[in-house]
Formats: sequence, C-alpha cells, structure tokens
Amino acid sequence: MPFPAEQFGAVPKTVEPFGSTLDVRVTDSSLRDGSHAKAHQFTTEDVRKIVAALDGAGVPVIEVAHGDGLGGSSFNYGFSRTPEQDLIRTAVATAHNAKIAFLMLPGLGTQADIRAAADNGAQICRIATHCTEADIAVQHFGFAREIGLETVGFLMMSHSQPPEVLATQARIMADAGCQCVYVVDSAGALITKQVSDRVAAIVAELGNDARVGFHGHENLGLGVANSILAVEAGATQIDGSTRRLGAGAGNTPVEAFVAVAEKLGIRTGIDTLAIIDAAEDVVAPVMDRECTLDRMSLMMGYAGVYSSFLRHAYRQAERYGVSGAEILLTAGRRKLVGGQEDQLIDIAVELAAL
Ligand SMILES: CC[C@H](O)CC(=O)C(=O)O
Ligand SMILES: [Mn+2]
Repeated sequence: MPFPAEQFGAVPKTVEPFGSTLDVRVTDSSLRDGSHAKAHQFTTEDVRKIVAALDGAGVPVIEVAHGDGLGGSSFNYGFSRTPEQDLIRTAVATAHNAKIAFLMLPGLGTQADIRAAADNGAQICRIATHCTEADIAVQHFGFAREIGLETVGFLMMSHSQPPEVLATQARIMADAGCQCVYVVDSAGALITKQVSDRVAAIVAELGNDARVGFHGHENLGLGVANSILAVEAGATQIDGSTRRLGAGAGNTPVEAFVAVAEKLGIRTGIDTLAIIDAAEDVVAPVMDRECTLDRMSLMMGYAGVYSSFLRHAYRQAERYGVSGAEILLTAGRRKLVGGQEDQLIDIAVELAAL
C-alpha cells in the first residue's frame, strides 16, 4: 500500500533545472558537518570568514547549523558555543550569492526551529532521517514547502540498506514534498558500485519528481571517487566540506571534487583555484586539527559507524581507559544509529569490565 502522504497535506512535486550553466550543484557542509569536528564551537567570526571565502569562490549552497542540526545543542550531542540561529543569521548577512541551508532531524529540531531559520533568511531546509524512517519527516517537508523553503531529504546510514529499500524510502520523501533525496554515506562505508547502484535505484524511482544527491565521507578514502560515480549515476546535488572539515575522516573535500569535476567537464560553477585557496588560507586555520584518515576514522568506514560518533568515541575511550577502535568496532557490530551516542558509554563500560 502506498504511504498516505496526502493525509499530512503533501505539496506538489517539482524539479526545476539549475540553469544551463550548472551540471551539479554543490553544497558545502563545513559549517554544519564540520561542527562535529569542532565539538560545536563555531563562532560568528568563523562563519563570517568561511562563508565569505566560499561565496567568493562560487559555492552555490552553504549549510550552517549544529552538527546534529537545529536543536542539536544538548547534553547528548554537545552544546553549541553560539546559538545556531545567530550562525545562520551571520551566514545570510555575509553571502552575496550562495543560498544558506540548514539541517534538522525530526524529534531534535521542531517546526518552530524551521520557521526561525527561514525568518533568519535561510532558504533550504534539509531534513535527515535514518534511511528506513523517512515517514517521520513527512510533516516537516510539508511545513517547509508551505513556508516557501526548498527541501532536501537525507537518508542517513545508506550503506545499511539495499538500493530497493532506499528507493522506497525516497518515494516517501518525494511524495511528502522533498525536492532532492540524498544517499547519505554517514559512515563513509560505501564502496564505488554500491554508490552507483543506490543512486541509480532512486533516480529510477523518482524520475522527474525529485532530484537525487550524494553526501560522502572520507573514512575509506573514497569521497571524491564515490561522488563522481554518483553524478554518473544521475545525482545532480553533491555535498562536501572544504578542507574535509567534517565528521569522521571528514566529508568529500569540495576543492578536490571541484578540481576533478572540472577535468571531467562536469560544471559546478565553482572557481577551482579560488576554492583551493579558501581551503588552505581560510578553512584550515579555523580547524582544531585536520580531519585525517587515521585508525579511528578508518575504523568507522570499515565497521560502518556513524561519522559523528568519532569525538564521542575518543571521549569515552579516554574516560574508561579502553581502546577507541574497539568501541567503534562494537558500535558497528551493534548497528548503532544516530541518536545512540550514549550507547558508546555502555560499550566503554563493558570493555573496561573485561
Ligand atoms: C546527525 C546528523 C548527521 O551528522 C548527518 C550527516 O551529515 C550524515 O549522516 O552524514
Ligand atoms: Mn555527514
């Protein structure tokens, strides 16, 4: 039986072209997924500097929020240094051309948060659910469209489900008013063809009802390659983070994706040399440390663990004197999903008792 999206007041489906000069629209997530790597300590000055540099390089969409989205600032996820609506307002005031996007997870953020972000000038609402739970976002898509926001849906932990399941979930999102459904490789665990197959299945399901996007992480070193394969399979929206400022080993590096895309004749509208400079001169100095493919982040890709668990796992490993890699391997075996950060404590306690 099809999901009854109509009962939640779904809005008409539309896919508008980006224009004749763009093949792929890039969203830079440094100021949202990068918030995980900064333990949510971004300042308005960080936002001003990074948005000015990215906007100047031609990045068309910049995402700004707590790492876990609107309402993420909490004991479980970590408190923000600066209220996220202040960060959004600063980003909107700084950008000349880029649209400002935000992320929200139903249950963490509320409709009031979405409205506040829209009132502060954000234009794109990205709603993330675990990849088998698209139905919890139906009301949020309807509301976001009703107040004139562009919408994106995130199917998180997409490695954990086969293409046909993702396609069914994507249909629920599109029917609810989502204009682009993303395959989200939250654990950086997807390997080449696994990306193409998932993107192609959703493209086939959605046709012209919604676009398809891909959000990659570097935990197996495949962010750029996977993103190019996603484009070849029909994705037209690609996420990345400049200098990989993101969760786990970081996100697909925007500057590398743009350089490769240029060489392949894929038009992103971003100036390759300007974004390479922005990465080195503006984003790197804001980072606490480089996002690298070290033992812990590699373990996330290998074991299929949520990239945003990295700093939490470090903290519990230190607190209980156990191996962080063991914590992550166990988290992968138990198939933990976003929101279960506190279970890393249980795992650490169990390992300490061995
Ligand atoms: C908790 C939200 C999460 O960080 C969203 C995301 O970027 C992902 O799943 O990769
Ligand atoms: Mn991510």
